[in-house]
Amino acid sequence: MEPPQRPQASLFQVYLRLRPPQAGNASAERAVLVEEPEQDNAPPTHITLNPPNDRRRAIEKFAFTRVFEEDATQLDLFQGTRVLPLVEAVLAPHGGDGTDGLLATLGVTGSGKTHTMLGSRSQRGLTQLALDVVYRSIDTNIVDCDTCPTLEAGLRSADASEAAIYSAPAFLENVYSDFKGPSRAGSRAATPMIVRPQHDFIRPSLLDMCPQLPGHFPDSPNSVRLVCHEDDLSHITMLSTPPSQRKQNMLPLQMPVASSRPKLAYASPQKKHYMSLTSTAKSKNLTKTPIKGDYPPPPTPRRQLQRPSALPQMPDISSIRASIDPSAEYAIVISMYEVYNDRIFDLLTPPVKSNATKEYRRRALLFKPTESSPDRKVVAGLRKVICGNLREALMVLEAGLHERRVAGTGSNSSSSRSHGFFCVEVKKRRRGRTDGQWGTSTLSIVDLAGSERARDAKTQGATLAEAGKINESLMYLGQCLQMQSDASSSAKPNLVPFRQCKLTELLFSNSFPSASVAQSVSHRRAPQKAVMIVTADPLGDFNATSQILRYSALAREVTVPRIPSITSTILANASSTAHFHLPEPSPGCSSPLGSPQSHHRPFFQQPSATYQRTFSPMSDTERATMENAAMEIARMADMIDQLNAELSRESEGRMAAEAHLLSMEDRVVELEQEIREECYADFEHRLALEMGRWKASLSLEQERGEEHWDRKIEVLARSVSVVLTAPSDEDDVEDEDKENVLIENLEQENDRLRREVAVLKRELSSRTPSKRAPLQERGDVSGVKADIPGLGSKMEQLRVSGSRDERAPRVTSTGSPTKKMRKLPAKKWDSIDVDDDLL
Ligand SMILES: Nc1ncnc2c1ncn2[C@@H]1O[C@H](COP(=O)(O)OP(=O)(O)OP(=O)(O)O)[C@@H](O)[C@H]1O
Repeated sequence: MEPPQRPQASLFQVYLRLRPPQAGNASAERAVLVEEPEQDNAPPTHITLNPPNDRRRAIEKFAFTRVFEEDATQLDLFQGTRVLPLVEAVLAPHGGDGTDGLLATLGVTGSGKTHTMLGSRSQRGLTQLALDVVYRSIDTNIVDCDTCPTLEAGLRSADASEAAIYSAPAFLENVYSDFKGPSRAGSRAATPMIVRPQHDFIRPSLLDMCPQLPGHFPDSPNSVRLVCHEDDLSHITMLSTPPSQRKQNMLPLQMPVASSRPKLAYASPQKKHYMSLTSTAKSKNLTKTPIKGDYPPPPTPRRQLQRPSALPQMPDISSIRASIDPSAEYAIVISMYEVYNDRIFDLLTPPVKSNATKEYRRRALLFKPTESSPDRKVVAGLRKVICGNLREALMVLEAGLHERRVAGTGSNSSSSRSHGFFCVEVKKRRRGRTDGQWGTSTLSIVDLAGSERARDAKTQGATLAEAGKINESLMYLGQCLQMQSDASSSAKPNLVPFRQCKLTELLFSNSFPSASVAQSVSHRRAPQKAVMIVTADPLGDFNATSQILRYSALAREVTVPRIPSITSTILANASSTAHFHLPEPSPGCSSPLGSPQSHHRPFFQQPSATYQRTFSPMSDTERATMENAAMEIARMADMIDQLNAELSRESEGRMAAEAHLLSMEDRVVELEQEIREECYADFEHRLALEMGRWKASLSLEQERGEEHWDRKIEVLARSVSVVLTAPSDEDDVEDEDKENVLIENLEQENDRLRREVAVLKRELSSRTPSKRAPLQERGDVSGVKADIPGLGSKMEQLRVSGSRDERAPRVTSTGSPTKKMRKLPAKKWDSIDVDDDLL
């Protein structure tokens, strides 16, 4: 049978990876069986899903681009899923802009998605391997931030997503310190690594590392297992076979990963399951005990992380290179974000402390068109890091993973609670053109959260609500995948409803060609190349696995192979007396009784079974009755199947609705929190304004009050001064001053007049007596003389008491009792009187 080719319209290549059995689960009934490939040496492409202990349920067959069995290594996956062509498409070796690539995993919780994408503490995942290839390939064409100071500014101006762009040294300095404390468990489990030394795809370097050893691994001859040792990740023990099957005479090897000094040690002879947890994983499980009501820790400020001393080096892909454009220079910009409860959060930006709740929270980002990207939605406002080499990129990856939400559940001790996106932006421009525009293409690596059943995962509270949201988004993703494969199998174009949630929007919005509205058709972007790796546990929950496979498989066929058991019973009872031939099933119908079956996208040959029963002779009527009964039973069996199918559809719908409800409740709680925070901030703002206003009016009021009291006091003082007979000392002084000035003026006037009188006298004495006329008759002197008595009376009026101690009231010439009178020295006035008399 030919493996199914990727249909033209299909948006994803879909691969299936089966995980090895988990410890303690080996005896469970295996539901997934891998079909033998029709051609020798061809990789398997089909699986059969057998319902356990339920003879009435249909057997389903699924087709994938390729199926990887339990013993497949990370390297097998890297090579078999064609990650290299994805990387090459992004690097655009033939010039021009690259094509975006998407590599994602989908599966039930605990089926090995994170293991596949991000690896474990002892082996690398597809993310690290893809990064390794990218950096190795552009090694001589990468631009260095240190030697090109304008690089950062150039990349910043070329970015269309309103991102904050940093250089890796600046970013890492901020995140990592030389912390000397014990290392913390990361977001991934320490996983035993299974390596097949004799495999078509294994590179010589790996074969060198894993010499062929005696032993047997399930379904895979000559397999070895590498187990990392507690507290020493630099060493791994190579076990020739699973411990459960290991014989006493087998010699485990211990090999250095980071250090070159080899160590030899004997593994414990104790019998262990071959997938039993390593000691590191055990300790991790102890510290992160699942389960009931295990809430994810609230986001905290990013502590300074411990710089990872040794990152896993295996598998080695040093000989693999992707083709690049030799005339171009490249820069790599990395960003990471997660989709949690249908909202996007940056994993490279530390959370900020909320004023209202005093908790550390992240700000959700928007997936939207921006000013520089009007035709294409982008995640706006991310923090991006320019990484000049593989080590920097891996450190940034580790920092981002540290921030990702992970929780222990009943199904997985470190279960991803969000869909993680790791984006490698490849910036490219013509070599040597420092002012040239950077073109961008992105390789997005996505580790989806796993679908889970609350009953199995034993989740509660927030973790349960998260699960609802995860299941809901995966259901939308499933719908999109089904639509795309339906579209590819029928001529009718089918619209993929990818705008239903953030996850599908992010995964599918680049799947269709887009042309910039502002630019010509030559700037049309090619749709992304996408690879989906579906992970499944063959011994896992049948319903969950079947649901995921149904969503994701490129083709599916349903067969109802058996006569319902009740029919067999009736026929068996009748067989003692009757012999007859049931009609053969019509071609294309798998039911022995000719009942119609529904087939989805058939690609398998129908089983051409002949169902014959032999009965002893019976009458025609009996035979007809039996036939009718059998037909009726078959019809009813069909009906039951249809009802069952309907029931399972309804249950799925109910589950989705419940999940939606849970997530809505969660959203409501979040909204309430946000509204509370906003109200609190608004209230504080208003309160501050009101306080300011109140203080201002208070001080104004105080001033007014003071003025008012001043005026009152003045009025009171005035009235008191009127009432009081004795004036105050101050008034006295003031009045005295005024009077003294007046007196002085008068004295000066007096002097002047006296001088005039003297002049006139002299003039008079120099005249002859006959010419002397009495002064009274002269007009020039008469005015002066007339004034003198008036002046005297004026002076009399102003006569005040000269002594300050005289407090007793005196009656002045005008009769006023209020003023003290000052007594002027009398001699001047007396002398004037004398002078006057003289005159
Ligand atoms: N192919 C594999 N080989 C060895 N170990 C594996 C494999 N797949 C998964 N495991 C181990 O199984 C455990 C669960 O795997 P993992 O965390 O990758 O599951 P997951 O699908 O990402 O789960 P979730 O959706 O809950 O995050 C881990 O300890 C992992 O190392």
